[in-house]
Amino acid sequence: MADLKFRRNFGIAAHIDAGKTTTTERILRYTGMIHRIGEVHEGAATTDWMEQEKERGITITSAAVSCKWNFPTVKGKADANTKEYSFNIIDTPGHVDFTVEVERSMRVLDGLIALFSAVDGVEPQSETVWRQANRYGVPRIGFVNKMDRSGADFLNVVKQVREMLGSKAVPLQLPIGAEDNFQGVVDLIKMKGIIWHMETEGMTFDEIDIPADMVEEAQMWRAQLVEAVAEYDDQLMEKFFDNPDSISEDEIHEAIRKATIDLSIVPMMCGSSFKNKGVQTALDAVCRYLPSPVDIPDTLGINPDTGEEVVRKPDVKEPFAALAFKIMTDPFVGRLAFFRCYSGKLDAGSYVRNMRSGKNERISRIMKMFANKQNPIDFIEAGDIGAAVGFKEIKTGDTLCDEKFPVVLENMFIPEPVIAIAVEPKTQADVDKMGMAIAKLVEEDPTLRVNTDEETGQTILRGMGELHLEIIVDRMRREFKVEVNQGAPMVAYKEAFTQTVQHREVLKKQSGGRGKFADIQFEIGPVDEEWQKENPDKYFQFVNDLFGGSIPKEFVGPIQKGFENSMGTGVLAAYPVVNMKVRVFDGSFHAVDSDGMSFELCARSGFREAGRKAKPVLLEPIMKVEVITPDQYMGDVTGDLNRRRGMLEGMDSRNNAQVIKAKVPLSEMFGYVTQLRSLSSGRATSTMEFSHYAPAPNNIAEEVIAKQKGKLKVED
Ligand SMILES: Nc1nc2c(ncn2[C@@H]2O[C@H](COP(=O)(O)OP(=O)(O)OP(=O)(O)O)[C@@H](O)[C@H]2O)c(=O)[nH]1
Repeated sequence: MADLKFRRNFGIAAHIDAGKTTTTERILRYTGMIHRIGEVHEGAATTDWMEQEKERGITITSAAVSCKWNFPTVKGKADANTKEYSFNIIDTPGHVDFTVEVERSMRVLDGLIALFSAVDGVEPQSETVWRQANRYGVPRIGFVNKMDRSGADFLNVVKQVREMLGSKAVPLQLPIGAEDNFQGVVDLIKMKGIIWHMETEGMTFDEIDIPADMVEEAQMWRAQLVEAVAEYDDQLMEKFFDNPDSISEDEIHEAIRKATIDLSIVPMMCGSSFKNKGVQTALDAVCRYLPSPVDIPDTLGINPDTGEEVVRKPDVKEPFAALAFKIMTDPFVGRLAFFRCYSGKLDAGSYVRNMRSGKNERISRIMKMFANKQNPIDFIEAGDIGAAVGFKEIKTGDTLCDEKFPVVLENMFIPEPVIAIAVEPKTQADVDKMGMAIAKLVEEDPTLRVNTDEETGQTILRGMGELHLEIIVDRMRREFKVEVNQGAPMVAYKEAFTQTVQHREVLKKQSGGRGKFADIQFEIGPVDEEWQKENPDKYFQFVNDLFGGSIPKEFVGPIQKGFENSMGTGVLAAYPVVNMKVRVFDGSFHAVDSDGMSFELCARSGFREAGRKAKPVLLEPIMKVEVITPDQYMGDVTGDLNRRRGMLEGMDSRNNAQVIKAKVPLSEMFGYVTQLRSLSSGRATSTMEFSHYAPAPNNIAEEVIAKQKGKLKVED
């Protein structure tokens, strides 16, 4: 088995345009995977391989690449101590509409390079990425990119990471020169300067003495660095007080490593990927400070048969367990499932159990990924990331394991779609093709939901934002050759009950032969607060309080299913219902006429009848909006946000501009970008991200419901 100490599974994540793809491209060049650097704005970057990514210069789908890096080296050359490190790198999108790509990558990565723009510093998506990394406890290194741009300020970004992200950011470097004249960095551990050569695309560099005018500053920052990490190592602390000069470089590296892995500090580095500076030192830092698969906590899961906790170690001798974190349809090899192998080993051609479907599936091939190209391998071992071909049925978040050792690993958090569009096939020939295309896209993308409006027959797609749905429709057209008419974007409202009511529903049908009979007494209303805290991602709480055989056990499943399936179409305006609790406590059955179907149908009609009494309300998505504007437009921008029912949450200044934060209902945000552009002569910018669902004010709710009813012709 490969020595896992020398493996790094890490991601690159940041706000849009911070330079993730540009940085990944340099990494591929320096690790020898490509021989020519492809620039993002020329549509030539390796990891931006989708048509839409090339055209728009943005990353939409996270791409995985594997490569090797020799470390440590002396002036870039291997010596007796040099080891070959294997990297699995995931380049993630920055746009908030594709945030699930970041989420699922974070779930399976061991470490992260968080990228910042040296000019813009901490931006809204940097905060989101930080939260996601916190959620999965991912240790990270900060890389402040774009040091060549005018206004670049490394130490200011370090300060922002401390103040705005609440992390102990510790500089390991200082920039030499700035903006146009940015040449390299001072390494505060080695106390040397590094200057990269432009003519070799940064492949080679010189080690120099620290420029005379930086010596004092470098000493000050080095002392701060040593002090910051000494806390994490008693011996180092002693030396720090007794004789700081006796502290060796290795001791500092070791202390930084410990503190990074236990999330106490974030080492900060800088460079300019575009100008080929600083990327190699960041890769060295990945080897030095980010965890290997054996440095992270053991993987925990549940044995579904016994309910007991299962611990899996990153060892080939353990039973196989893996998590599928991304499904992609490739035009040549078909359906590819990306997975992280946590324990054991999987051979190509063998079988795995999918714990969700309960089916055993044969893995015909296993691949190492290189963006959209694959290299077949014979097997994959614990601690590695790969892709498998051969699944008949698989979804993002599925656990794959050895059937003799069942385990379900913790799934990932999937954000809720907030925007919807109706789509309609343009011609009869497109009808079937559209169904197939949507099924494939939904399989790939857990934030894309689809339902058919039973009244209008329209297909409704729900997603994370306008851009997300625009890309989906574009993919239908290009990859699946389906032409569709699409409606205007609509808000994805939801419904919730606010009061708990009791109800008795009886279903009785006699239509010659065997009839149907079911009788359910239940309570319906909002979920319990305690339960919600324990199950933050679930919408349906079902309590079985039946006793004495009033309803036989085998009908409880169908009752639950009946209620759960009804939730897709609420009683108010046919929007999905969330946060619903049903407690079934009594009922009766008929020895001949009752069956599962009767109870399911009875639960469905019970839901509609009782739901009307449970005071349903309409919930609307509220967005977190951040606007950056020059001073003179402040008044106009805030006035406009107020008119959009916005709640201002704070103002701040950043790099000579004002930052306005507000919560605004999504329904008021259509066309905002255009409006903002015109009221600020194109100088203000905004970002928007989903925050939460909240009850819509009465007048708004009435309007939405009336409109929806008119459209659906719902009869009361
Ligand atoms: N001046 C300068 N420009 C850079 C640097 N790094 C990236 N860029 C440019 O910034 C733009 C965005 O770079 P990308 O690498 O696409 O950024 P990204 O973070 O991958 O963007 P998304 O994936 O769309 O979020 C491109 O035009 C790059 O050429 C840098 O170090 N200096």
